[in-house]
Amino acid sequence: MDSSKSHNLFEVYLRLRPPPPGAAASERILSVERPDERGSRASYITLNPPTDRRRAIEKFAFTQVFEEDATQLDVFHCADILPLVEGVLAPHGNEGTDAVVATLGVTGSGKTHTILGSRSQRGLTQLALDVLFRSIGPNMLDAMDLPLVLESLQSCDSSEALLASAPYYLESVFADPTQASRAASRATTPMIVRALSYVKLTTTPEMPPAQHIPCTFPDSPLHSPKSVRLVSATHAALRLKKHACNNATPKRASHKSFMSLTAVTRGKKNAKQCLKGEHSVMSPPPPRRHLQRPSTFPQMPDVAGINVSCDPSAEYVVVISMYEVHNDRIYDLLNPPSKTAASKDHHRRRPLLFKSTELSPDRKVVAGLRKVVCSSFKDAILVLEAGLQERRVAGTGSNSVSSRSHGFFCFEVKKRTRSRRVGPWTGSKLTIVDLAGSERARDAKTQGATLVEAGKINESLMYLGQCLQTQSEVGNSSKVSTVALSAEAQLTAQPNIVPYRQCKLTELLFSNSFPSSSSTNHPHAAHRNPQKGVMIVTADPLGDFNATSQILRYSALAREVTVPRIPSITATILANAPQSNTRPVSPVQHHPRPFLPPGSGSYRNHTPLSSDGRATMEIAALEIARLSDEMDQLRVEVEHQTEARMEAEAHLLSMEDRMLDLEAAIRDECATEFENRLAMELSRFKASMAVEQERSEEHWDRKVDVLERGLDAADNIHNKENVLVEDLEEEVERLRRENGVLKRELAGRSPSKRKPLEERDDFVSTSPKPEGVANLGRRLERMRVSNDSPRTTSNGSPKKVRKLAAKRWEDVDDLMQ
Ligand SMILES: Nc1ncnc2c1ncn2[C@@H]1O[C@H](COP(=O)(O)OP(=O)(O)OP(=O)(O)O)[C@@H](O)[C@H]1O
Repeated sequence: MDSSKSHNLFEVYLRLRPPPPGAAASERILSVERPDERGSRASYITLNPPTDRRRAIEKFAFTQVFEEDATQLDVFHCADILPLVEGVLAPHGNEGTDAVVATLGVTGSGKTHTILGSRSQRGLTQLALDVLFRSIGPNMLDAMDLPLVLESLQSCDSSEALLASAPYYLESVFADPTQASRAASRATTPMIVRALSYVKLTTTPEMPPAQHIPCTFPDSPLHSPKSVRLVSATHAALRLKKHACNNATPKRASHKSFMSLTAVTRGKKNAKQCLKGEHSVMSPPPPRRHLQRPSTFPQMPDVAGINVSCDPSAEYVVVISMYEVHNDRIYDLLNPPSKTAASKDHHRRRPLLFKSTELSPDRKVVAGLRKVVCSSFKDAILVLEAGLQERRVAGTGSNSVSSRSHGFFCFEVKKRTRSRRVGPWTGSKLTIVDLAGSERARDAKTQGATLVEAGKINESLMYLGQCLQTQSEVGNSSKVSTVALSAEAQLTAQPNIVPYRQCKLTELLFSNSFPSSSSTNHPHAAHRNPQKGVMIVTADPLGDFNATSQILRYSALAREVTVPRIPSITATILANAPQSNTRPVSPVQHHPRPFLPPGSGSYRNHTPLSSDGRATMEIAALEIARLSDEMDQLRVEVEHQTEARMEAEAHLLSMEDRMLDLEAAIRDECATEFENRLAMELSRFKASMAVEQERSEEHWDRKVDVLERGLDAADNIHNKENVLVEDLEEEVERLRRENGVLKRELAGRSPSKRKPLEERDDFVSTSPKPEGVANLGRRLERMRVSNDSPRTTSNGSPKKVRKLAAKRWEDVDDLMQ
């Protein structure tokens, strides 16, 4: 079994996690084989089945095994992450090499700890980023120039991405830094710090030795950035760039509103966009999220002074994108979920496609991601933190912060030559992958959606296992093959063999591992080196035997199985027989050998059996041995069946999940359709209501007109009547007075002496003269006529008017009497 570095698609390392503090001592399921030669690294482990299980002892080979005391920096150095970083930087002016670093293991075995670290320790991601930015050093593009290069970066991006500059993105994502809090997304882990003999700290002449503690922000007060707005400095500088930006922003940037904007407003708009660092045509602003901006990050291990070479004639930027594979779908971590049409409270994330694009005909890419362009380590770490906040994690029975998706963190290093005429952007990508862990529902105590997730995770890991197994089989067989294939020929042969197209995870991990065969079909497609891969398998030596052995079987570069010779009952019998009678056993032979029941002590204490009895016993013993062998085979068969059942269950769960997804999508579609129809009907109803209302308003206007005219006429008549009534009342009053005088006179004189009133001197008439009575008669006649038709007035009902008229007639009757 040779585990030396090979032409495998992935170098596979094994890392053993230390026991959690205060964990009860339990039996180790594996042991690390010490190398014979001094100084060479351990690369084999032996998996020991628990004593109650009669299983084969398996030995696995890895590129290297990191034992429990290995630090993050040990893993960083020994897993050869530095050469990968250098390959991405392409120091010799060539194309560069993509790299993938991934972790694989049972849940809770330390994958996330290795990749992302904890609150006190940095993971491989932060270490790789730190070295990357340190190595680029002064060749990094100035932060103030980021908005100016967005357009050119966008135009050469093959994944139809939406680009934003880091300051703008971070401002939209994080809340006011005055409410800064510590990063809370990682678990606390005790830190192991050891002196490293193999770490060669280098400082290049052009790079000053680091003055500050790595991972603190140099431009903010150490440990107390609460009063500092981290983006403000950049923005102030950007403001100075406003004018230059106005001139430099390509005309296409204002294309959309060209018709509606004057030259002045267009200029203002461009300047605003420049300040924001936002590409106006293709990149809509990221929705505001207001996460808590972390103030400090872990600072250890320290990689100050460690750097690799970069291309001195080039200028660089680092473009970050992050996505996760959840239930076999790809979701952007830097683009938060948007509200659905069906429910404004429900946030739905749009899955992205992994496909070939116009600029990438020979390779598939995740299309439509949001990418953030960074020029400083500080910004890159904040972008990483923002993406991690979107990642799906859940507490399970096996791990309190368990990753429920496979997280992909991509760092594209873009570079272009720095001469008078700047060249086009080229670049390579470092992808760091934190895989979700395989788990058993029984141990993890998952249910509902988390159980479905677990089914999907297990299924994708099973496919990944198949790919890794195939690669190691291909690698091993090619080693012993008499027909020597060139390394390249082996690799080109592999796409057809490695079954990586079965799920999104394996497609994403493996599809860039092969030389682009279709570059011949696409003469303009750039030739790309196959990516380099590092897989760090994590295992808990005190963990579950079955789960760990399954992962190791999938991932090891080589495996050696030793089936222990289980002593059969016959052998036991013979071993207990006296030496003089021992003979080789054959099923067809009868052995003149005394049978000693196990544990029966010495031969002398037993009475020898007859030869017939002995033969029967031996036949029985052979039968028992045969049966026990059969049982062994059956046990192996049961194990296979159990595995197949688990896979089928996982498949079933994934199908259920797909159905749920489909149902949700159909529901969404129906809801959207319903909403559209409802909106249409509503607008139609509103339009007809408006017409109807207009019509009825017109109708009522006409009626009111008629009424008003009628009321005016009635008012006139009423006024005339009032005058008449007043006259009459006066007349009645006068007549009453006259009547009173006459009555008094009549009472005082005899009838013969009476003079007519008109002839008397003491009667002063205020009435109209003789024709007054005739007038009065005429007036009364008129009143009768007008009272014949009752009328409504503006201030009285017909009833009231009739009452008044009746009263007047009474008065007149009184008068006439
Ligand atoms: N090498 C290590 N040193 C110290 N602590 C560790 C180490 N590896 C893992 N741990 C601790 O073990 C716990 C579980 O680790 P981690 O979350 O990384 O597991 P995981 O494999 O990513 O699990 P999952 O697949 O469920 O996400 C954490 O508290 C972590 O800090």
